[in-house]
This record gives sequence, structure tokens and C-alpha cells, in this order.
Amino acid sequence: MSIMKIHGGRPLHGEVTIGGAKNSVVALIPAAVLSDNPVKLDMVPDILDVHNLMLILQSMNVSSYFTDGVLQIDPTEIKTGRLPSKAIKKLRASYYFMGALLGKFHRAVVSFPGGDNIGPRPIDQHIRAFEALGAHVTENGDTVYIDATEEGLTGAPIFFEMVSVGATINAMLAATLAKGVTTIHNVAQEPEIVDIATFLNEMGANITGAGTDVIRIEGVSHLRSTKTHTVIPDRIEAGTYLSLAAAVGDGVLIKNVVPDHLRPFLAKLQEMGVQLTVVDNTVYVKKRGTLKGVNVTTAPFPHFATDWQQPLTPLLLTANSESVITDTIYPKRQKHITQLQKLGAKISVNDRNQIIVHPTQELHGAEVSAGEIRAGAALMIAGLMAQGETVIKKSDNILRGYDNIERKLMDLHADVELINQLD
Ligand SMILES: CC(=O)N[C@H]1[C@@H](OP(=O)(O)OP(=O)(O)OC[C@H]2O[C@@H](n3ccc(=O)[nH]c3=O)[C@H](O)[C@@H]2O)O[C@H](CO)[C@@H](O)[C@@H]1O
Ligand SMILES: C=C(OP(=O)(O)O)C(=O)O
Repeated sequence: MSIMKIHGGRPLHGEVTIGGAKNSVVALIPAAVLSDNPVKLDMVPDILDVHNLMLILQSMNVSSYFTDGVLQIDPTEIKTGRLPSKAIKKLRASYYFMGALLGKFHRAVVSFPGGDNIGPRPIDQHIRAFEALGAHVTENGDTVYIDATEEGLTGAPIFFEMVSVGATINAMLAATLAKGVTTIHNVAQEPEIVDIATFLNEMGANITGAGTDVIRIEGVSHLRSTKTHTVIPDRIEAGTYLSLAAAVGDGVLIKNVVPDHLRPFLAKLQEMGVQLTVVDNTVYVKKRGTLKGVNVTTAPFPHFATDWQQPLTPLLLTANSESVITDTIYPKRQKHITQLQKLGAKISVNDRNQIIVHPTQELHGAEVSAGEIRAGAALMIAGLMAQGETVIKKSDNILRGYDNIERKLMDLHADVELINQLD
């Protein structure tokens, strides 16, 4: 586990370039096994989740090579079998191998995934989709057995009971090579869903409607990669740097963003009084002035993402009035609260699970622990705001999803050091 040491309290300035989206690439990598030939992905972030997915690929005899943001995956010699549960447990997205292997081999045996502990994260809607396509699903202890080897997969209507990013992607992966037409209703509309559909279509899939609430898939017999796929920019990483720039910046230019994907986040910053200039795929955040508190409610895209609420929290502390955060996706996603309190944050949770952020004049350094990826991001920003030294334990959780974080922060003139410790 790594630890991150920050000497905070100094203004940051300069430029930062956002990497490819974690929540896209973690599905694109499993999706690559559906291809009959090698696949190349560009703008791949250098994050732990990618390295763990490469280990899972290796266990399937799928070689992969990652250098300078380009990930090459060769699934031509793929072998099926039980996947390594240690690597599977390191991240949530390992469950995309369920849909991908089911699509390719009509069979998948995968342990329940890991990922951040942000409240109950059931996969009943994923299983419902696999069953609708004709698979027989059984669970034994920690393992899910998904089997359609007798009759194969047949396109069917699928109706989700709630909007789920994971279930939408898994259903797309399973249905792409199924016989006939699948229509998936009440799907998630996140930009990452569109990115996965684009990637599959580039390989010959026939998917329409990604980005709306109904996706239609006409099954095809095989997929073949013909071009390098460029991963979309990470809107959550962008939100994290926007918050950081608004909280401790003295002029920060954030490059490689899609402003449309950031709309709810930019709107909240503007409501607070943060001065922003959006030009093409960049956002410039001016030196901070007086900010006011705001109310934030998370909901599926195109609304304010659950993954943004924690990185925004330290900025809310600097406002001159109270803010209230309501997370409707993961109402108990509050691992950052007790840790921020250690840094002096005046912050509390009410009996309706709402986070109340009170104006806080100054934070001071302390030893804290990153309970999950976005809680880690919140602590990182708070550490940069705080006077003195902050030590963030369990920083591997930050490295799960933040590309080249030490270098990017140092380029903004932060005093930060990542120290790798043996587990
Ligand atoms: C819609 C939404 O905002 N999704 C977020 C969610 O995706 P993630 O993929 O984790 O969660 P889903 O989008 O799948 O689930 C959304 C909600 O539906 C529930 N659910 C989901 C699947 C299922 O089979 N059964 C079920 O009950 C979940 O518990 C959750 O309350 O967290 C990710 C990590 O923080 C974010 O990147 C996603 O943007
Ligand atoms: C919670 C997150 O990731 P995961 O779903 O991979 O645990 C996240 O990206 O904020």
C-alpha cells in the first residue's frame, strides 16, 4: 500500500492534462476479448485498475502490452477457465468479464467483484440481463456460474428496474454476439456507455441508441478490430482537478476535457462563484474569490455524478455559507467525512444521510486514510489546502483511478510525494 505525503497551503498554478476515463477503459479492456484479432487502445490512463485487468487477461492467456498510453491486447490465443479471484477482488469492473466471456464462449465463471466499499452494490440486474438472453445463472459461495452452452444466446428485450452503468455495459457485452435483436430499456446514458458502444461498433457490432435510455443491438457473428480506439477523457478526474484548482489555484488550465460531460459540475462551480473560462476542450480556473455554499444532489447522467461529490466537498468548505450534499446513488458514500474532520473540517451527516458542509476557515495537516478512490481524492485536495503535513494512508485507492497523480500535482507546483510500502 502506498502513502501520499503532502505539504499543503501553497497556491497551485500551471496546466494539467486529463487522461482517459477509468470507468470507460475498465470496460473496454474486458470488451477487447470479444475481438477475433489484436486490439489497440489509446489514451489509456496509467492506473492500478488497468494493471490489475492486465493480470486477469494474462490468466486467460491474453497477452497485453502497455506503454505511453497505448495498450495492445491480443486475445487470439484466449483460453477459458476460472479467473484469478485475488485480481478480480481488486476492482469492481472485473465483473465485465462476465458479459464479455458469456458473449464469446457462452460461459463464464467469475468470482464476485471487489471495488470500492461505498454501500451495497448488488448485481441482480446484470444477472437478469444474462438470463433474458438465455443464460442459466447459479451462484456457489463467492462464484457466479453463467452458462448458455446448450442453446447459445438469443437477443431479447431487457427491462432494467433501475439505471445501472455496470448492468448496461454487461448486457451490451453479452448481447453483441447473440443471435437476433436485443433491446435494453431504462439503460444508463453515461458518456462511458457511449464509448463502449462506439468501440464495439468500430469492431463490427451493430449497436444503436447508446446515450439514450433504450439501446438496440442487432447481434453479429464476430468482431474484428480495424482501428485504434481512443478512450474518452475522464470527466471525474477533470472534476477533481477543477475542484482543486478552485480551492487552492492561482490560475490553472485543465486540458483534454469534454465540456458537455462536465456540464453539471461546471454549473455547480459557477453557482458557487468560481470564475471559469471554457474554450474548446479546455477549462481555465481563475484565482479564487469569495464563494457561496450550494446544494448538490447526485443522480445518473446527465445529472451530477456520485463520483464527483467527494472531490467537491473540500471546495465547499471554503464557501461562506453552508452546503448540503445528497447522494441518491450511494447514500452512505461518506468515507471521507471522518477523515476530513481530522484535518479540521466542519462537516457532519444528518439522519437523512445528507452531508452538511459548514464554512471552515482553515484546515491543518494530519494523518488520514483513503477509504476509497474518491474519498482519497477529497483528502488529497484537502491536504493541498491544509497548513502543514498531511499523510494519506491507503493511497493505492487513489492510484486505482488517478493517472500519474504525483507528476501531475508536481507540475502544478504542489509539494507531494508518493511512497510505496510493501503490503
Ligand atoms: C448510475 C450511476 O450513477 N452509476 C455510478 C455507479 O456505477 P456502478 O456501476 O457502481 O453502479 P450502477 O450504475 O451499476 O448502480 C447504480 C445503482 O443501482 C444499484 N444496482 C446496480 C446494479 C444492480 O444489478 N442492482 C442494483 O441494485 C446500485 O447499488 C446503485 O445504487 O458508481 C460508479 C462508481 O462510483 C459511477 O462511476 C457510476 O456513474
Ligand atoms: C467507486 C468507483 O469505482 P469502482 O466502481 O471501480 O469501485 C469510482 O470510480 O468512483
